[in-house]
Amino acid sequence: MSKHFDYIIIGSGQAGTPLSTAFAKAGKKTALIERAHVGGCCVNEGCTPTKTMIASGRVAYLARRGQDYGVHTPSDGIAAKTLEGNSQNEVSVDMAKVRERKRNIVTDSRSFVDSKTIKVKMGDGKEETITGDVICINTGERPASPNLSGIETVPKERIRDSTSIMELGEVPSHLLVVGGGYIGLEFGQLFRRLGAEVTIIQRGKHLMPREDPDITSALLEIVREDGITVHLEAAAHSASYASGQIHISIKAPTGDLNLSGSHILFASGRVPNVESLNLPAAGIKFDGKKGYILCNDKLETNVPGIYALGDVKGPPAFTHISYDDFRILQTNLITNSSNPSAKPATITDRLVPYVAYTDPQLGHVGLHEYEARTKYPNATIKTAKMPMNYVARALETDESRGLMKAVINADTGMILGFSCLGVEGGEVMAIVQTAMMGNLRWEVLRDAVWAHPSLAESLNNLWGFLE
Ligand SMILES: Cc1cc2nc3c(=O)[nH]c(=O)nc-3n(C[C@H](O)[C@H](O)[C@H](O)COP(=O)(O)OP(=O)(O)OC[C@H]3O[C@@H](n4cnc5c(N)ncnc54)[C@H](O)[C@@H]3O)c2cc1C
Ligand SMILES: NC(=O)c1ccc[n+]([C@@H]2O[C@H](COP(=O)([O-])OP(=O)(O)OC[C@H]3O[C@@H](n4cnc5c(N)ncnc54)[C@H](O)[C@@H]3O)[C@@H](O)[C@H]2O)c1
Repeated sequence: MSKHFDYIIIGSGQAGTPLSTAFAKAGKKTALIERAHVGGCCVNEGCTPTKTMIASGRVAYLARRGQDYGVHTPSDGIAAKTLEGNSQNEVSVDMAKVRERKRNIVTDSRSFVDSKTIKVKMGDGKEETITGDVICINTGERPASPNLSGIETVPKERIRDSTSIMELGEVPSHLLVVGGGYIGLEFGQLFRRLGAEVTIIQRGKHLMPREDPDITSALLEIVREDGITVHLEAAAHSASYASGQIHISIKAPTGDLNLSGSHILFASGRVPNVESLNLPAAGIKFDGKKGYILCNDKLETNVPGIYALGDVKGPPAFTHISYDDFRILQTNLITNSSNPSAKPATITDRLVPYVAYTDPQLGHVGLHEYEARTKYPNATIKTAKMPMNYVARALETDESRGLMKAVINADTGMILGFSCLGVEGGEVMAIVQTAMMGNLRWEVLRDAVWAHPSLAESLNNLWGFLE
């Protein structure tokens, strides 16, 4: 005899967890099914632990730069060397301690039987069948498997993904990173700062290829200046292991190259967790190539009563997007449940901000220049680009790498998109996001009185670069 619920949520990601609480508070009998950790990727393997480790990397970076600020480190006898004029202010990294900080901050099988019934394997191995009137799928994604001929010859402990790399107890001597997106860049720069040699192999023409090329070129310059080797338009095609080293062959524009390293990080994208759900049994449609569950702007799948939230429905894959998906279902299924004529909440025209936690950060909101020109072919699209070394606050803190860029519709004065590759770029981006949410014209930011010296006051001068 199966148990019946009003609502079943599969996966306790950034949407599923608050949604289960909201349903329960609304007096609904709710089941939340989670196969690993409550809270999902963000708090267990994603945002929270990575940003904790990145904070350690930043401390190592600033400690090495102590001399730029006239500060010498007296511990471990290093100051003596520094004062003797050693230009490389040495810093040692205790990787076990870095990992412990990460661990401290983070303190099978289930499937559809039909569109209302789910088989759940419990922790003790027993199976239960449950049914629900409404089913919400929030199962997220996982790292794509390494796809490189010969990789099976490399010892497993040397092959890492975004989760297992955070469990290293020592700094790799040379980290080879396959993929130059968010994960490749955040970890690549982190391990460079912790003391590893780092080589990034990126298949695309640019790092983070969804960004405008002027932004990615500046980012490339920054990571190269940090001592990271980057190969663009480079495809890794085979791997082998000999003499304690991983060897990989890549095809690059300059010809075939052989690279060696101690560890390899696969950061070439993520794939949705759908296989164990048995979607065909419920008749749920999914994208045949990548596996993402297909849904409309109200997050409804093709099967009535079944919804998809978060990464499992395809990009953009961010914590705050998954959380907004929760708000949409909360509005439509709870708040508006007794008012069928209320306007439903949807994801249409949702403003999407995000921050890559490189240093400096890359914050972005809205449209990129290429997207604005495609979306509004008849509008006068203008851009304003200002190097961060025009920003007084960035100069004072000696962190003036990068640039900011706004994209506007000059016919309406509306800001269409904004990027800030710069110190606290995510926070500067959020100021412009707020202006976009309030439909403020760009001149309002130009003419605002911002406190001096703040990063915000750069929004007075940026517009002098409009063209
Ligand atoms: C290294 C890394 C860093 C990141 N950093 C950021 C960042 O700084 N900012 C940001 O916005 N985003 C970041 N992200 C992305 C972010 O983590 C995700 O977009 C976010 O977690 C949203 O995921 P979700 O709600 O779709 O599901 P998830 O958080 O992925 O949760 C899905 C849950 O479903 C469970 N599950 C899967 N299959 C089943 C099943 N069959 N039955 C039961 N349970 C199942 C999983 O165990 C998991 O707990 C990062 C991701 C990674 C990997
Ligand atoms: N700060 C953040 O918000 C943050 C941080 C980490 C991850 N995330 C989310 O997680 C998602 C996944 O991150 P990701 O970095 O794995 O994916 P990604 O899609 O951002 O980047 C993967 C990169 O790998 C390259 N690539 C793919 N196959 C390759 C190959 N064989 N050889 C060389 N390069 C190859 C692609 O060209 C791409 O640029 C992101 O898109 C993002 O939504 C967000």
